Amino acid sequence: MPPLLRVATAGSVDDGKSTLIGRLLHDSKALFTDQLAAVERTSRERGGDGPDLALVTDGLRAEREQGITIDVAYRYFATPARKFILADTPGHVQYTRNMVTGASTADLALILVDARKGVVEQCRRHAFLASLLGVGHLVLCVNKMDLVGWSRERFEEIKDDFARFATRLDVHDLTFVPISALHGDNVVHRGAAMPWYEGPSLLHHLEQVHVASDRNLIDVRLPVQYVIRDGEFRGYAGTMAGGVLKPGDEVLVLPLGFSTTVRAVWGPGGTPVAEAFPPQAVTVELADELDVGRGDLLCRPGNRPHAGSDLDAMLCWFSERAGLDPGGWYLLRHTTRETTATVTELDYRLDVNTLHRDETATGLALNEIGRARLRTRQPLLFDPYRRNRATGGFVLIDPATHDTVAAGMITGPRQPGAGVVWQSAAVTREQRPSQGATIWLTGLSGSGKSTIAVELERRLVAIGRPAYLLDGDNLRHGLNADLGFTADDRTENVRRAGEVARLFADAGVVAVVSLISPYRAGRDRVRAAHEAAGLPFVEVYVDTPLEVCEARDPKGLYARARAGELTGFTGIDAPYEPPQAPDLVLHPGDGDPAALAGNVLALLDR
Ligand SMILES: Nc1ncnc2c1ncn2[C@@H]1O[C@H](COP(=O)(O)OS(=O)(=O)O)[C@@H](OP(=O)(O)O)[C@H]1O
Ligand SMILES: Nc1ncnc2c1ncn2[C@@H]1O[C@H](COP(=O)(O)OP(=O)(O)O)[C@@H](O)[C@H]1O
Repeated sequence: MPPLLRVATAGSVDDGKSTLIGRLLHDSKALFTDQLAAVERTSRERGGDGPDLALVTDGLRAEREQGITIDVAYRYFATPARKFILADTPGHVQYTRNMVTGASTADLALILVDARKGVVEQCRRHAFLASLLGVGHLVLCVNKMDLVGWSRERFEEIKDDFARFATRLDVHDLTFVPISALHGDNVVHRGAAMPWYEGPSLLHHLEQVHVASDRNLIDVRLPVQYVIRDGEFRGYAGTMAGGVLKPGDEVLVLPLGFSTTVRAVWGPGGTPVAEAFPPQAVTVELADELDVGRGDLLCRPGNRPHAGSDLDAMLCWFSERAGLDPGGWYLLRHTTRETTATVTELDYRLDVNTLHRDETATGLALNEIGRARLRTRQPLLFDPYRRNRATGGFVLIDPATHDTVAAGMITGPRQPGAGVVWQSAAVTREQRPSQGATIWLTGLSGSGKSTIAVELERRLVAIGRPAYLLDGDNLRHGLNADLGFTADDRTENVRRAGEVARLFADAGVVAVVSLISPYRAGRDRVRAAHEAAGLPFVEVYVDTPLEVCEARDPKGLYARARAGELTGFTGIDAPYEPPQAPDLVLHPGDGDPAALAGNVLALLDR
């Protein structure tokens, strides 16, 4: 069965959210209990496969204990195909806090729009927040299709409008479903009113969507929550925040940096486990007796988080009582540590509707979002939020009132900021000896990208045109050696390759890129960056059917994926989103690699 899916829903009441949720639960005859308590009980019984006790939620849970109302309602339901946790986040005045609470642990965000009104400001805000909170999958439900005469044109119009906005967001999977929550069309069952819609119903999509590879199983991170002492026994308990940890693994204990090996790993209830991964709660026994305490972190020797007191973060401001006061001190809660921190500088405030950055802003008020520089009293062990939500997220607490005033998403260690300016070159593009461009080959593994790309580079160089091959496999040996195959890593892989290609193109070289690049949004961002710089970008879709790629299997990877030895393999159990408007589509039947390369060159010349 696919893993539990955590869904955050957003949209205003008028858009029909309650009706939709009711419809989903009713028509799917789902078993549901309407209480978080049940979710928590289940997650305990099942050993941690329940809601993440993630940081932000923790902070807010602490608030609830102090008697402040939390508006987010969690509903737990299941169909024969999958289990779901639905976080219903009201869109009223505290919408940012509610979204952060509901979406910071969500795999997918479901955003409703009213087909009559289209993409309104609220919808853009929710989509932006979902992307900021690292929710990689977005579903835009265009509701009330019955009130627009089930119009395909209206649906397409809304879809285009939103897709344009979404290219500026960090979302790698965007799905549109036209529905009528009131009549039930396309919610659980397809219904007969929109025969032109060929996609799955909403529930079917939710049952099928692949999220396992979004989890970070690469960077081992175990923040120690507490130490269990029992006679000679020392166990370190915590919730796995990343990676896979096994008995026998060499680990580093940070911040001191001692290395040792894992003797045993225990699951909830004291049963030994062979492997621990997020979001399991585990206790680890180490081979050596070391001074390890709460707030320390276990990781692998070759893969450490950042350590430092100066960091850049996006801040979402929640407090109705007081705005952000740069220079003031706050309590900062990050993984299992608490320290004090100050905001040394606000880089900009973001207009969530237009994504415009206001660099003149001096503070943040309720629901405002901005990028800030922080200094912490004690160093933190952190990762960028986009790489790891648990080690990249924090909350700020007002020490006087104990209100949670903000959630933070770390973007990285402090970057050179205000002092860094764009250095203009003395050479114009026209003065360079050749005109650059990027040829971007996308397609499944084994589709023929590399073979065609090699041929392209060879022919370009042969005619005296500077060209350089940027092959995904090769980049992963150097520039991208720190990246794996999670959705986030692939997105970063594509971003970096795109940046390098753009530099080559700017330098007058034809960059020939061969990368699976499975997400449409990522490829579109690279295109946009080229277009913004006035550089030609040619997207070539190597459209070889999966069966053919699998029969070729040049590296034996499909066989390994089918045997379950490789997980998250594109086309097998990880998604590939074909381009919607590629500049060229190559079919294997159209000729041998040399002929196909010829087609690409002909296009480049035009
Ligand atoms: N899980 C999984 N999924 C897909 N591919 C995998 C995976 N694991 C390893 N490989 C090998 O890595 C090559 C793809 O790397 P890319 O950098 O092109 O991938 S991506 O664009 O980031 O998706 C790909 O090479 P090509 O066959 O040349 O495409 C594979 O050889
Ligand atoms: N028309 C074709 N175009 C490209 N490759 C082809 C074609 N027909 C067969 N092949 C073979 O398919 C395989 C594709 O592998 P490769 O180029 O490494 O793919 P990718 O880089 O997309 O993973 C190679 O063994 C290549 O010889």
